[in-house]
Amino acid sequence: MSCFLTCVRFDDSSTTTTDNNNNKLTTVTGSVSVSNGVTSYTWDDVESLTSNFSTLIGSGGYSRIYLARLSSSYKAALKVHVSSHRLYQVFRSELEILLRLQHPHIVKLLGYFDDSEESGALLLEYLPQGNLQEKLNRNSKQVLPWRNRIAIAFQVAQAIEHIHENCSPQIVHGDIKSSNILLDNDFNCKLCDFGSAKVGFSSMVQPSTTTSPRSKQVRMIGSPGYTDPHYLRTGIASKKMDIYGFGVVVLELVSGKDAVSAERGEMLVHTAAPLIHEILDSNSDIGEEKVRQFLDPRLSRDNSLDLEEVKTMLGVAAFCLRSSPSLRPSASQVIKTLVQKIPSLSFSVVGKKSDI
Ligand SMILES: Nc1ncnc2c1ncn2[C@@H]1O[C@H](COP(=O)(O)OP(=O)(O)OP(=O)(O)O)[C@@H](O)[C@H]1O
Repeated sequence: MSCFLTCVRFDDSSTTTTDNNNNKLTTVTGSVSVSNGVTSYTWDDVESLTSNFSTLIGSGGYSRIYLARLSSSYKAALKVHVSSHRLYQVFRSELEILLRLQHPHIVKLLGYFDDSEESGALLLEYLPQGNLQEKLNRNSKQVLPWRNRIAIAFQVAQAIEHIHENCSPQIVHGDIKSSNILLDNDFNCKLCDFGSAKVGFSSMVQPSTTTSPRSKQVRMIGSPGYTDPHYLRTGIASKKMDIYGFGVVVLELVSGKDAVSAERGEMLVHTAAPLIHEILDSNSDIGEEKVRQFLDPRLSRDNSLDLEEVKTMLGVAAFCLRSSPSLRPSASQVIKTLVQKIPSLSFSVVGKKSDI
C-alpha cells in the first residue's frame, strides 16, 4: 500500500488554485500535489490554513479537529492526530485508506501533513452540520425529520457496501457509530474516521494473544454500545462487525436515543432486545403500539412519518444485530431491502462503479 504515498509529484503551479465557485484558494508555500487531487502540506501550511488552530470543531480519542480555510468561502476540517509513535501508525493507516476512497457518502480527503515520524494531520472536506449523534441528541434545537433519517440509513449502507464489496482489497471500517457519520446542510451524510479500519486479509485475522505477554496488548477496535459481541469474544474483525454497528445506528435513528444512555449507562441494544426478538420471531409483523413505544417521541408531529417504514427500519436493525455474524445481511442485502420496501429511496441509489 505504501506506493500510494511514494507517487509524489512536485507541482509549483498548484500553490494557487480555484474552488468550484472560482474563488482563489489560499496560496500555501511548499505544498505538493499527490494523486487524486490530494495535496501534501508542510506544518507551516497547516498553521496558516487553520489560523494557528483557532477553531476547534470536534475531538475524538486520538485526534482534534480544527476548522481550516482554503479560501474565504471554502472551508475544510483538519484532523490532527495526537503525536505519538503508535498513533502515527493510526494516522498512516487512515491516510492510506482515504487516498484510495472516492464515494459520495465517504468523507473526502483534500490533503495531509506527514512528518514521517510521529505527527500527522488530514485535511478533509468540511461537513457543516457536524455528526449524527449530536443531531439526534434531545438537546439539539432541530428535530431530524423521518425522511432524512431513512435517507441517512440508506446512504450509510451505500458507503459500507462500497468499502465491503466494491473495493479490492475489501475494507472493514471497524467503528461504525453515529458520531462517525457527518452531515451536510441538506442532511446528506458521509462516513468518516477510518482510523480503526482493516484492509483485505488482515480484517479476517484474529490478533495473536498466545506468543508473548506483550502481544496480549492487542488494540481492540470499536466503541461502547456499538461493538459486535462476536468480535469481543473472538477478536476477529469482519465485515459483519460493521453491519452490527450499522444496526445500532438504525436503532438510534428510529428511537432518537444514544447507543449508551448518558444518565444510566444502559445500552440501546439491551433496551431494544425484547422488541428485536419479537421482530425476529414474528418476521417483522409487530403491533403498532410497540413500534410507537420505541419511536422517537419528537417524530409524533412529523408529517413524513410512515409507520410501515419504521417497521422496515426496525426489521433491518434486528437482522443486522443477530448474534451469529453469518445470519446478518450484507450491506447490499440491506440496500435491496430498503429499496424494495421504501420505494422513494430508489431515486438516491449511488452508482456501483468502483473508484479504486
Ligand atoms: N470533516 C469534518 N467536518 C466536520 N466535523 C468533523 C469532520 N471530521 C470530524 N469532525 C468532528 O470531529 C469528531 C471526531 O472526529 P473523528 O471521529 O474523525 O476523530 P477520532 O479521533 O478518530 O475519534 P474516535 O474517538 O471516534 O476514534 C466527529 O464526530 C465530528 O463531530
